[in-house]
Amino acid sequence: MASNEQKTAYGWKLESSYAELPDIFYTKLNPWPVRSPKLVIFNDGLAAELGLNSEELKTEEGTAMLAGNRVPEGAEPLAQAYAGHQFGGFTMLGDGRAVLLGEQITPGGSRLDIQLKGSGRTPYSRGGDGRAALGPMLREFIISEAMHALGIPTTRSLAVVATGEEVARETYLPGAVLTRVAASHLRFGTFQFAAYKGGTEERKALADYAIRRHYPELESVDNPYIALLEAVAQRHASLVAKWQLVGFVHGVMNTDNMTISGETIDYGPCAFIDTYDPATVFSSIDQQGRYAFGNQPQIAGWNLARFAETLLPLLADEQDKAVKIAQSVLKEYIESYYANWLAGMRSKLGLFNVEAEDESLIGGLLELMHEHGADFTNMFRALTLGRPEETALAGRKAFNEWHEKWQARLDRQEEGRDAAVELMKASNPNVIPLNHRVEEALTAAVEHNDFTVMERLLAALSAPYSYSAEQNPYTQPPADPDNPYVTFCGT
Ligand SMILES: Nc1ncnc2c1ncn2[C@@H]1O[C@H](COP(=O)(O)OP(=O)(O)OP(=O)(O)O)[C@@H](O)[C@H]1O
Ligand SMILES: [Mg+2]
Repeated sequence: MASNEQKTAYGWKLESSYAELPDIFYTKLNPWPVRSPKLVIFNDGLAAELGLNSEELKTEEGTAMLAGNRVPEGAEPLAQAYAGHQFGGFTMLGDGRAVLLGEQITPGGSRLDIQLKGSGRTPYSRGGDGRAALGPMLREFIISEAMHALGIPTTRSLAVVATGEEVARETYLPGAVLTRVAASHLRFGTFQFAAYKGGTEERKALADYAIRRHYPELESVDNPYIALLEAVAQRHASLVAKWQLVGFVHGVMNTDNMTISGETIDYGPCAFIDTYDPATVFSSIDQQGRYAFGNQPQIAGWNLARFAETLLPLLADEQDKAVKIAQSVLKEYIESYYANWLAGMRSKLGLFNVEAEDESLIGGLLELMHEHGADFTNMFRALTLGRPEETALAGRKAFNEWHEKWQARLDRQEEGRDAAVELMKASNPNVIPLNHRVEEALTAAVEHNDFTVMERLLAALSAPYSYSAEQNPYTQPPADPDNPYVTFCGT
Protein backbone atom coordinates (compact mmCIF):
# COMPACT_ATOMS: atom_id res chain seq x y z
CA MET A 1 0.00 0.00 0.00
CA ALA A 2 1.24 3.47 -0.89
CA SER A 3 2.34 5.04 2.32
CA ASN A 4 3.69 8.26 3.62
CA GLU A 5 6.01 7.18 6.41
CA GLN A 6 6.80 10.59 7.71
CA LYS A 7 4.34 12.17 10.07
CA THR A 8 3.95 15.90 9.41
CA ALA A 9 3.64 18.82 11.81
CA TYR A 10 -0.10 18.62 11.27
CA GLY A 11 -0.07 14.95 12.17
CA TRP A 12 -1.10 13.73 8.72
CA LYS A 13 -0.26 10.11 8.13
CA LEU A 14 -2.15 9.54 4.94
CA GLU A 15 -2.27 6.43 2.79
CA SER A 16 -4.29 5.68 -0.27
CA SER A 17 -5.33 2.03 -0.39
CA TYR A 18 -8.52 2.89 -2.30
CA ALA A 19 -6.42 4.11 -5.25
CA GLU A 20 -5.12 0.55 -5.65
CA LEU A 21 -8.55 -0.53 -6.90
CA PRO A 22 -9.05 -0.71 -10.70
CA ASP A 23 -9.12 2.83 -12.03
CA ILE A 24 -12.80 2.78 -13.03
CA PHE A 25 -13.54 3.34 -9.34
CA TYR A 26 -12.20 6.88 -9.07
CA THR A 27 -10.85 10.00 -10.70
CA LYS A 28 -7.78 11.62 -9.23
CA LEU A 29 -8.20 15.36 -8.80
CA ASN A 30 -7.47 18.09 -6.32
CA PRO A 31 -10.16 20.01 -4.45
CA TRP A 32 -10.96 23.41 -5.99
CA PRO A 33 -9.66 26.35 -3.96
CA VAL A 34 -12.11 28.69 -2.26
CA ARG A 35 -11.89 32.47 -1.88
CA SER A 36 -11.38 33.18 1.82
CA PRO A 37 -11.48 30.15 4.10
CA LYS A 38 -12.42 30.68 7.72
CA LEU A 39 -12.49 27.83 10.23
CA VAL A 40 -15.81 28.06 12.08
CA ILE A 41 -16.00 24.81 14.02
CA PHE A 42 -13.35 22.23 14.88
CA ASN A 43 -13.56 18.90 16.71
CA ASP A 44 -10.55 18.73 19.06
CA GLY A 45 -11.50 15.34 20.48
CA LEU A 46 -11.74 13.71 17.07
CA ALA A 47 -8.50 15.36 15.95
CA ALA A 48 -6.74 13.76 18.92
CA GLU A 49 -8.17 10.35 18.05
CA LEU A 50 -6.87 10.80 14.51
CA GLY A 51 -3.41 11.82 15.72
CA LEU A 52 -3.85 15.27 14.19
CA ASN A 53 -2.45 18.43 15.70
CA SER A 54 -5.39 20.72 16.48
CA GLU A 55 -3.31 23.84 17.03
CA GLU A 56 -1.50 23.48 13.71
CA LEU A 57 -4.71 22.76 11.80
CA LYS A 58 -6.34 25.88 13.25
CA THR A 59 -3.63 28.13 11.75
CA GLU A 60 -4.11 29.81 8.38
CA GLU A 61 -2.07 27.10 6.62
CA GLY A 62 -3.93 24.34 8.43
CA THR A 63 -7.30 25.87 7.61
CA ALA A 64 -6.22 26.08 3.96
CA MET A 65 -5.95 22.27 4.03
CA LEU A 66 -9.42 21.86 5.50
CA ALA A 67 -10.77 24.20 2.81
CA GLY A 68 -9.12 22.31 -0.04
CA ASN A 69 -6.81 25.23 -0.90
CA ARG A 70 -3.73 23.26 0.03
CA VAL A 71 -3.23 19.51 -0.30
CA PRO A 72 -1.72 17.86 2.79
CA GLU A 73 1.57 16.01 2.37
CA GLY A 74 0.96 12.40 1.44
CA ALA A 75 -2.55 13.03 0.14
CA GLU A 76 -3.60 11.70 -3.25
CA PRO A 77 -7.01 13.33 -3.60
CA LEU A 78 -9.65 11.53 -5.63
CA ALA A 79 -13.38 11.51 -6.25
CA GLN A 80 -15.02 8.10 -5.84
CA ALA A 81 -17.36 6.64 -8.44
CA TYR A 82 -20.60 5.00 -7.37
CA ALA A 83 -24.14 4.43 -8.55
CA GLY A 84 -27.39 4.26 -6.68
CA HIS A 85 -31.06 3.55 -6.47
CA GLN A 86 -32.56 6.90 -5.51
CA PHE A 87 -36.24 6.76 -4.53
CA GLY A 88 -36.41 3.50 -6.46
CA GLY A 89 -34.71 4.59 -9.73
CA PHE A 90 -31.16 3.60 -10.76
CA THR A 91 -28.56 6.33 -11.58
CA MET A 92 -24.81 6.61 -12.11
CA LEU A 93 -23.40 8.89 -9.43
CA GLY A 94 -20.09 9.47 -7.68
CA ASP A 95 -18.64 12.16 -5.47
CA GLY A 96 -20.10 15.16 -7.23
CA ARG A 97 -18.97 17.56 -4.53
CA ALA A 98 -16.41 15.70 -2.46
CA VAL A 99 -12.86 14.43 -2.62
CA LEU A 100 -11.16 11.81 -0.53
CA LEU A 101 -7.81 13.18 0.69
CA GLY A 102 -6.69 9.74 1.80
CA GLU A 103 -6.83 7.37 4.74
CA GLN A 104 -5.40 8.61 8.00
CA ILE A 105 -3.55 5.95 9.98
CA THR A 106 -4.46 6.78 13.57
CA PRO A 107 -2.27 6.34 16.66
CA GLY A 108 -4.61 3.46 17.55
CA GLY A 109 -3.80 1.77 14.24
CA SER A 110 -7.14 2.40 12.50
CA ARG A 111 -7.43 3.47 8.86
CA LEU A 112 -10.00 6.26 8.49
CA ASP A 113 -11.08 8.16 5.38
CA ILE A 114 -10.58 11.91 5.41
CA GLN A 115 -12.97 13.49 2.93
CA LEU A 116 -13.73 17.10 2.04
CA LYS A 117 -17.45 17.58 1.27
CA GLY A 118 -18.32 20.69 -0.73
CA SER A 119 -14.88 20.74 -2.35
CA GLY A 120 -15.93 21.71 -5.90
CA ARG A 121 -16.91 20.09 -9.17
CA THR A 122 -15.75 16.62 -10.23
CA PRO A 123 -16.43 14.44 -13.27
CA TYR A 124 -19.42 13.08 -11.30
CA SER A 125 -21.05 16.45 -10.62
CA ARG A 126 -23.68 16.11 -13.35
CA GLY A 127 -25.50 19.48 -13.24
CA GLY A 128 -24.34 20.43 -9.73
CA ASP A 129 -21.95 23.17 -8.64
CA GLY A 130 -19.82 20.89 -6.49
CA ARG A 131 -20.39 23.07 -3.45
CA ALA A 132 -22.22 22.87 -0.14
CA ALA A 133 -24.01 25.48 1.98
CA LEU A 134 -22.87 26.37 5.49
CA GLY A 135 -26.17 25.58 7.27
CA PRO A 136 -26.44 21.97 6.06
CA MET A 137 -22.74 21.28 6.72
CA LEU A 138 -23.05 22.57 10.30
CA ARG A 139 -26.18 20.47 10.62
CA GLU A 140 -24.27 17.37 9.47
CA PHE A 141 -21.58 18.24 12.04
CA ILE A 142 -24.08 18.46 14.91
CA ILE A 143 -26.18 15.41 14.08
CA SER A 144 -23.30 13.09 13.18
CA GLU A 145 -21.42 13.97 16.38
CA ALA A 146 -24.65 13.51 18.39
CA MET A 147 -25.14 10.09 16.80
CA HIS A 148 -21.59 9.11 17.71
CA ALA A 149 -22.17 10.18 21.31
CA LEU A 150 -25.37 8.11 21.34
CA GLY A 151 -23.26 5.05 20.50
CA ILE A 152 -24.54 4.73 16.93
CA PRO A 153 -22.02 3.88 14.19
CA THR A 154 -21.63 6.95 11.99
CA THR A 155 -19.31 9.01 9.86
CA ARG A 156 -17.90 11.86 11.93
CA SER A 157 -17.17 15.54 11.50
CA LEU A 158 -13.76 17.06 12.04
CA ALA A 159 -14.24 20.64 10.88
CA VAL A 160 -16.33 23.10 8.94
CA VAL A 161 -14.66 25.90 7.02
CA ALA A 162 -16.73 28.78 5.65
CA THR A 163 -15.53 29.49 2.12
CA GLY A 164 -16.30 33.19 1.82
CA GLU A 165 -18.18 32.30 -1.37
CA GLU A 166 -21.88 32.10 -1.99
CA VAL A 167 -23.70 29.08 -3.34
CA ALA A 168 -26.84 29.47 -5.41
CA ARG A 169 -29.74 27.43 -4.09
CA GLU A 170 -33.30 28.79 -3.83
CA THR A 171 -31.50 31.90 -2.64
CA TYR A 172 -27.79 32.70 -2.27
CA LEU A 173 -26.33 31.05 0.79
CA PRO A 174 -22.90 31.13 2.44
CA GLY A 175 -20.75 28.21 1.27
CA ALA A 176 -18.74 25.74 3.36
CA VAL A 177 -16.53 22.68 3.26
CA LEU A 178 -16.99 19.87 5.79
CA THR A 179 -14.13 17.53 6.70
CA ARG A 180 -15.79 14.15 7.10
CA VAL A 181 -14.17 11.13 8.72
CA ALA A 182 -15.39 7.61 8.00
CA ALA A 183 -14.36 3.97 8.38
CA SER A 184 -14.60 4.20 4.58
CA HIS A 185 -16.89 5.72 1.99
CA LEU A 186 -17.67 2.36 0.36
CA ARG A 187 -21.40 2.39 -0.31
CA PHE A 188 -23.91 -0.17 -1.54
CA GLY A 189 -23.82 2.09 -4.59
CA THR A 190 -20.09 1.46 -5.05
CA PHE A 191 -20.97 -2.22 -5.62
CA GLN A 192 -23.81 -1.25 -7.94
CA PHE A 193 -21.30 0.78 -9.93
CA ALA A 194 -18.96 -2.23 -10.12
CA ALA A 195 -21.78 -4.49 -11.26
CA TYR A 196 -22.92 -2.03 -13.90
CA LYS A 197 -19.60 -0.79 -15.24
CA GLY A 198 -17.15 -3.54 -14.45
CA GLY A 199 -16.81 -7.25 -15.12
CA THR A 200 -16.46 -10.04 -12.57
CA GLU A 201 -12.84 -8.97 -12.09
CA GLU A 202 -13.77 -5.47 -10.82
CA ARG A 203 -16.60 -6.79 -8.69
CA LYS A 204 -14.25 -9.24 -7.05
CA ALA A 205 -11.54 -6.62 -6.55
CA LEU A 206 -14.02 -4.37 -4.77
CA ALA A 207 -15.43 -7.17 -2.62
CA ASP A 208 -11.92 -8.30 -1.66
CA TYR A 209 -11.02 -4.73 -0.78
CA ALA A 210 -14.15 -4.30 1.35
CA ILE A 211 -13.42 -7.55 3.18
CA ARG A 212 -9.79 -6.61 3.78
CA ARG A 213 -10.75 -3.20 5.03
CA HIS A 214 -13.85 -3.92 7.13
CA TYR A 215 -14.17 -7.65 7.70
CA PRO A 216 -10.60 -9.05 7.69
CA GLU A 217 -11.74 -11.98 9.83
CA LEU A 218 -13.68 -13.27 6.79
CA GLU A 219 -10.67 -13.51 4.47
CA SER A 220 -10.04 -17.12 5.32
CA VAL A 221 -13.60 -18.49 5.33
CA ASP A 222 -14.87 -20.86 2.62
CA ASN A 223 -16.82 -18.33 0.57
CA PRO A 224 -15.87 -14.88 1.87
CA TYR A 225 -18.48 -13.18 -0.36
CA ILE A 226 -21.39 -14.96 1.29
CA ALA A 227 -19.82 -14.05 4.60
CA LEU A 228 -19.48 -10.42 3.45
CA LEU A 229 -23.16 -10.25 2.56
CA GLU A 230 -24.11 -11.77 5.91
CA ALA A 231 -21.83 -9.42 7.83
CA VAL A 232 -23.10 -6.29 6.07
CA ALA A 233 -26.69 -7.44 6.66
CA GLN A 234 -25.98 -8.03 10.35
CA ARG A 235 -24.37 -4.61 10.76
CA HIS A 236 -27.43 -2.97 9.25
CA ALA A 237 -29.75 -5.08 11.39
CA SER A 238 -27.95 -3.59 14.35
CA LEU A 239 -27.61 -0.06 12.94
CA VAL A 240 -31.23 0.42 11.92
CA ALA A 241 -32.43 -1.02 15.25
CA LYS A 242 -30.32 1.65 16.96
CA TRP A 243 -31.93 4.36 14.80
CA GLN A 244 -35.41 3.13 15.68
CA LEU A 245 -34.57 3.01 19.39
CA VAL A 246 -33.63 6.72 19.52
CA GLY A 247 -36.15 8.00 16.99
CA PHE A 248 -33.72 8.87 14.19
CA VAL A 249 -35.10 9.39 10.69
CA HIS A 250 -32.39 9.21 8.02
CA GLY A 251 -34.57 10.74 5.33
CA VAL A 252 -32.71 9.62 2.16
CA MET A 253 -32.03 5.91 2.51
CA ASN A 254 -30.98 5.48 -1.10
CA THR A 255 -28.43 2.75 -1.87
CA ASP A 256 -25.74 5.42 -2.35
CA ASN A 257 -26.37 6.53 1.23
CA MET A 258 -25.77 3.18 2.90
CA THR A 259 -22.27 2.04 3.83
CA ILE A 260 -20.49 -1.29 3.63
CA SER A 261 -18.97 -0.58 7.06
CA GLY A 262 -22.40 -0.21 8.69
CA GLU A 263 -21.94 3.46 9.55
CA THR A 264 -24.72 6.01 9.14
CA ILE A 265 -23.83 8.32 6.23
CA ASP A 266 -25.25 11.47 4.59
CA TYR A 267 -27.02 13.75 7.02
CA GLY A 268 -29.32 15.42 4.51
CA PRO A 269 -32.99 15.73 5.46
CA CYS A 270 -32.54 13.71 8.65
CA ALA A 271 -33.96 14.50 12.08
CA PHE A 272 -35.10 12.95 15.34
CA ILE A 273 -38.82 12.51 15.80
CA ASP A 274 -40.52 14.60 18.46
CA THR A 275 -43.96 13.03 18.84
CA TYR A 276 -44.06 9.31 18.16
CA ASP A 277 -45.55 8.58 14.75
CA PRO A 278 -44.19 5.85 12.46
CA ALA A 279 -45.37 7.88 9.43
CA THR A 280 -43.00 10.79 10.20
CA VAL A 281 -40.95 12.04 7.24
CA PHE A 282 -38.64 15.07 7.11
CA SER A 283 -37.71 15.17 3.45
CA SER A 284 -39.95 17.40 1.38
CA ILE A 285 -39.20 15.28 -1.70
CA ASP A 286 -40.37 12.10 0.05
CA GLN A 287 -44.04 12.57 -0.84
CA GLN A 288 -44.87 8.87 -0.68
CA GLY A 289 -43.41 8.36 2.78
CA ARG A 290 -40.96 5.83 1.36
CA TYR A 291 -38.38 6.79 4.00
CA ALA A 292 -40.79 7.38 6.87
CA PHE A 293 -39.54 6.51 10.36
CA GLY A 294 -41.51 3.26 10.55
CA ASN A 295 -40.40 2.12 7.06
CA GLN A 296 -36.67 2.29 7.69
CA PRO A 297 -36.12 -1.38 8.60
CA GLN A 298 -37.88 -2.52 5.40
CA ILE A 299 -36.12 0.03 3.22
CA ALA A 300 -32.73 -1.05 4.58
CA GLY A 301 -33.77 -4.59 3.60
CA TRP A 302 -34.72 -3.42 0.10
CA ASN A 303 -31.33 -1.70 -0.24
CA LEU A 304 -29.57 -4.82 1.06
CA ALA A 305 -31.33 -6.79 -1.68
CA ARG A 306 -29.85 -4.41 -4.28
CA PHE A 307 -26.42 -4.93 -2.68
CA ALA A 308 -26.93 -8.72 -2.70
CA GLU A 309 -27.74 -8.61 -6.42
CA THR A 310 -24.31 -7.15 -7.14
CA LEU A 311 -22.66 -10.10 -5.38
CA LEU A 312 -24.68 -12.91 -7.04
CA PRO A 313 -21.92 -14.11 -9.41
CA LEU A 314 -19.59 -14.41 -6.41
CA LEU A 315 -22.02 -16.26 -4.14
CA ALA A 316 -22.33 -19.50 -6.15
CA ASP A 317 -21.64 -20.88 -9.60
CA GLU A 318 -25.29 -21.39 -10.47
CA GLN A 319 -27.58 -18.39 -10.45
CA ASP A 320 -30.44 -20.28 -8.73
CA LYS A 321 -28.22 -21.28 -5.89
CA ALA A 322 -26.85 -17.74 -5.53
CA VAL A 323 -30.36 -16.28 -5.39
CA LYS A 324 -31.37 -18.76 -2.67
CA ILE A 325 -28.34 -17.83 -0.61
CA ALA A 326 -29.11 -14.12 -0.96
CA GLN A 327 -32.75 -14.66 -0.04
CA SER A 328 -31.86 -16.53 3.09
CA VAL A 329 -29.45 -13.77 4.18
CA LEU A 330 -32.16 -11.16 3.65
CA LYS A 331 -34.60 -13.19 5.71
CA GLU A 332 -32.04 -13.40 8.48
CA TYR A 333 -31.61 -9.62 8.28
CA ILE A 334 -35.29 -9.02 9.07
CA GLU A 335 -35.25 -11.52 11.95
CA SER A 336 -32.04 -10.14 13.32
CA TYR A 337 -33.27 -6.54 13.03
CA TYR A 338 -36.38 -7.43 15.00
CA ALA A 339 -34.42 -9.31 17.66
CA ASN A 340 -32.08 -6.31 18.08
CA TRP A 341 -34.97 -3.90 18.27
CA LEU A 342 -36.88 -6.02 20.78
CA ALA A 343 -33.81 -6.43 22.98
CA GLY A 344 -33.28 -2.66 22.82
CA MET A 345 -36.91 -1.93 23.73
CA ARG A 346 -36.66 -4.29 26.70
CA SER A 347 -33.63 -2.33 27.90
CA LYS A 348 -35.49 0.94 27.42
CA LEU A 349 -38.10 -0.41 29.84
CA GLY A 350 -35.50 -1.73 32.29
CA LEU A 351 -36.16 -5.38 31.50
CA PHE A 352 -33.26 -7.81 31.80
CA ASN A 353 -34.92 -11.10 31.02
CA VAL A 354 -37.46 -12.29 28.48
CA GLU A 355 -41.13 -12.90 29.18
CA ALA A 356 -43.78 -13.99 26.70
CA GLU A 357 -45.91 -10.89 27.25
CA ASP A 358 -43.07 -8.40 26.59
CA GLU A 359 -44.01 -7.81 22.97
CA SER A 360 -47.55 -6.85 23.91
CA LEU A 361 -46.27 -4.67 26.78
CA ILE A 362 -43.95 -2.78 24.41
CA GLY A 363 -46.52 -2.63 21.61
CA GLY A 364 -49.18 -1.40 24.02
CA LEU A 365 -47.05 1.55 25.11
CA LEU A 366 -46.15 2.51 21.54
CA GLU A 367 -49.80 2.38 20.51
CA LEU A 368 -50.79 4.73 23.31
CA MET A 369 -47.91 7.07 22.45
CA HIS A 370 -48.98 7.14 18.84
CA GLU A 371 -52.63 7.66 19.65
CA HIS A 372 -51.99 10.60 21.97
CA GLY A 373 -48.96 12.16 20.28
CA ALA A 374 -46.47 11.52 23.09
CA ASP A 375 -42.93 12.86 22.65
CA PHE A 376 -40.68 9.84 22.02
CA THR A 377 -37.55 10.86 23.92
CA ASN A 378 -39.39 12.53 26.79
CA MET A 379 -41.67 9.54 27.32
CA PHE A 380 -38.77 7.19 27.98
CA ARG A 381 -36.90 9.81 30.00
CA ALA A 382 -39.92 10.31 32.24
CA LEU A 383 -40.28 6.54 32.74
CA THR A 384 -36.56 6.31 33.51
CA LEU A 385 -36.83 9.05 36.11
CA GLY A 386 -39.97 7.48 37.61
CA ARG A 387 -42.12 10.46 36.68
CA PRO A 388 -44.97 9.06 34.56
CA GLU A 389 -47.06 12.05 35.64
CA GLU A 390 -44.86 14.24 33.38
CA THR A 391 -45.79 12.44 30.18
CA ALA A 392 -48.45 13.25 27.62
CA LEU A 393 -50.26 10.10 28.73
CA ALA A 394 -50.54 11.07 32.40
CA GLY A 395 -53.99 10.62 33.88
CA ARG A 396 -55.24 8.36 31.10
CA LYS A 397 -56.87 5.17 32.31
CA ALA A 398 -55.28 3.03 29.60
CA PHE A 399 -51.85 4.39 30.51
CA ASN A 400 -52.39 3.82 34.22
CA GLU A 401 -53.27 0.21 33.47
CA TRP A 402 -50.22 -0.15 31.24
CA HIS A 403 -48.04 1.40 33.96
CA GLU A 404 -49.30 -1.03 36.59
CA LYS A 405 -48.57 -3.97 34.32
CA TRP A 406 -45.07 -2.66 33.68
CA GLN A 407 -44.43 -2.10 37.41
CA ALA A 408 -45.55 -5.64 38.15
CA ARG A 409 -43.26 -6.91 35.40
CA LEU A 410 -40.31 -5.00 36.95
CA ASP A 411 -41.14 -6.47 40.37
CA ARG A 412 -40.88 -9.99 38.97
CA GLN A 413 -37.20 -9.42 38.07
CA GLU A 414 -34.45 -10.58 40.42
CA GLU A 415 -32.12 -7.75 39.42
CA GLY A 416 -34.03 -5.21 41.50
CA ARG A 417 -35.22 -1.66 40.90
CA ASP A 418 -31.86 0.14 41.09
CA ALA A 419 -30.35 -2.05 38.39
CA ALA A 420 -33.43 -1.50 36.22
CA VAL A 421 -33.07 2.27 36.53
CA GLU A 422 -29.38 2.04 35.60
CA LEU A 423 -30.26 -0.04 32.55
CA MET A 424 -32.90 2.49 31.54
CA LYS A 425 -30.49 5.40 31.96
CA ALA A 426 -28.00 3.65 29.71
CA SER A 427 -30.69 2.96 27.11
CA ASN A 428 -32.78 6.14 27.07
CA PRO A 429 -30.89 9.30 26.16
CA ASN A 430 -31.57 12.31 28.35
CA VAL A 431 -30.82 14.57 25.41
CA ILE A 432 -30.97 14.24 21.64
CA PRO A 433 -30.55 16.96 19.00
CA LEU A 434 -34.06 18.37 19.28
CA ASN A 435 -34.95 20.02 16.01
CA HIS A 436 -35.82 23.39 17.46
CA ARG A 437 -32.51 23.55 19.36
CA VAL A 438 -30.56 22.58 16.24
CA GLU A 439 -32.39 25.26 14.25
CA GLU A 440 -31.66 27.82 16.95
CA ALA A 441 -27.93 26.98 16.84
CA LEU A 442 -27.83 27.13 13.04
CA THR A 443 -29.73 30.40 12.86
CA ALA A 444 -27.26 32.00 15.30
CA ALA A 445 -24.30 30.64 13.33
CA VAL A 446 -25.44 31.26 9.76
CA GLU A 447 -27.42 34.45 10.18
CA HIS A 448 -25.59 36.12 13.07
CA ASN A 449 -22.11 34.61 12.82
CA ASP A 450 -22.44 33.46 16.42
CA PHE A 451 -21.10 29.93 16.92
CA THR A 452 -21.36 29.90 20.72
CA VAL A 453 -24.93 28.57 20.63
CA MET A 454 -23.77 25.62 18.52
CA GLU A 455 -20.77 25.03 20.82
CA ARG A 456 -23.06 24.83 23.85
CA LEU A 457 -25.46 22.51 22.05
CA LEU A 458 -22.57 20.23 21.04
CA ALA A 459 -21.42 20.11 24.66
CA ALA A 460 -24.92 19.14 25.84
CA LEU A 461 -25.11 16.40 23.19
CA SER A 462 -21.67 14.97 23.93
CA ALA A 463 -22.75 12.69 26.82
CA PRO A 464 -26.42 11.95 26.19
CA TYR A 465 -26.78 9.25 28.82
CA SER A 466 -25.19 11.23 31.66
CA TYR A 467 -28.44 12.79 32.91
CA SER A 468 -26.48 15.85 34.01
CA ALA A 469 -28.36 18.95 35.16
CA GLU A 470 -26.68 21.15 32.52
CA GLN A 471 -28.58 19.23 29.86
CA ASN A 472 -32.00 20.17 31.21
CA PRO A 473 -32.53 23.19 28.92
CA TYR A 474 -31.89 20.92 25.94
CA THR A 475 -34.61 18.42 26.85
CA GLN A 476 -37.65 20.69 26.49
CA PRO A 477 -39.84 19.71 23.54
CA PRO A 478 -40.77 22.42 21.04
CA ALA A 479 -43.62 24.76 21.86
CA ASP A 480 -45.27 23.75 18.58
CA PRO A 481 -44.81 19.99 18.11
CA ASP A 482 -46.51 20.08 14.71
CA ASN A 483 -43.74 22.20 13.22
CA PRO A 484 -40.87 19.87 12.25
CA TYR A 485 -38.30 22.73 12.29
CA VAL A 486 -35.86 21.36 9.74
CA THR A 487 -35.15 24.29 7.45
CA PHE A 488 -31.36 23.86 7.27
CA CYS A 489 -31.42 20.32 5.94
CA GLY A 490 -31.08 21.23 2.25
CA THR A 491 -27.75 20.95 0.49
N1 LIG B 1 -24.09 20.68 -5.31
C1 LIG B 1 -23.75 19.52 -5.86
N2 LIG B 1 -22.90 19.48 -6.90
C2 LIG B 1 -22.54 18.34 -7.49
N3 LIG B 1 -22.97 17.13 -7.08
C3 LIG B 1 -23.82 17.08 -6.03
C4 LIG B 1 -24.25 18.27 -5.38
N4 LIG B 1 -25.10 17.91 -4.38
C5 LIG B 1 -25.19 16.57 -4.41
N5 LIG B 1 -24.42 16.06 -5.40
C6 LIG B 1 -24.26 14.65 -5.75
O1 LIG B 1 -25.51 14.06 -5.93
C7 LIG B 1 -25.53 12.74 -5.42
C8 LIG B 1 -26.65 12.52 -4.44
O2 LIG B 1 -26.68 13.54 -3.50
P1 LIG B 1 -26.76 13.35 -1.92
O3 LIG B 1 -27.60 14.44 -1.40
O4 LIG B 1 -26.98 11.96 -1.53
O5 LIG B 1 -25.22 13.61 -1.61
P2 LIG B 1 -24.35 14.38 -0.66
O6 LIG B 1 -25.09 14.92 0.48
O7 LIG B 1 -23.49 15.33 -1.42
O8 LIG B 1 -23.39 13.24 -0.33
P3 LIG B 1 -22.93 12.17 0.72
O9 LIG B 1 -23.74 10.96 0.44
O10 LIG B 1 -21.51 12.00 0.30
O11 LIG B 1 -23.10 12.73 2.07
C9 LIG B 1 -24.15 12.49 -4.85
O12 LIG B 1 -23.44 11.79 -5.83
C10 LIG B 1 -23.59 13.88 -4.66
O13 LIG B 1 -22.17 13.90 -4.78
MG1 LIG C 1 -25.44 10.96 -0.55
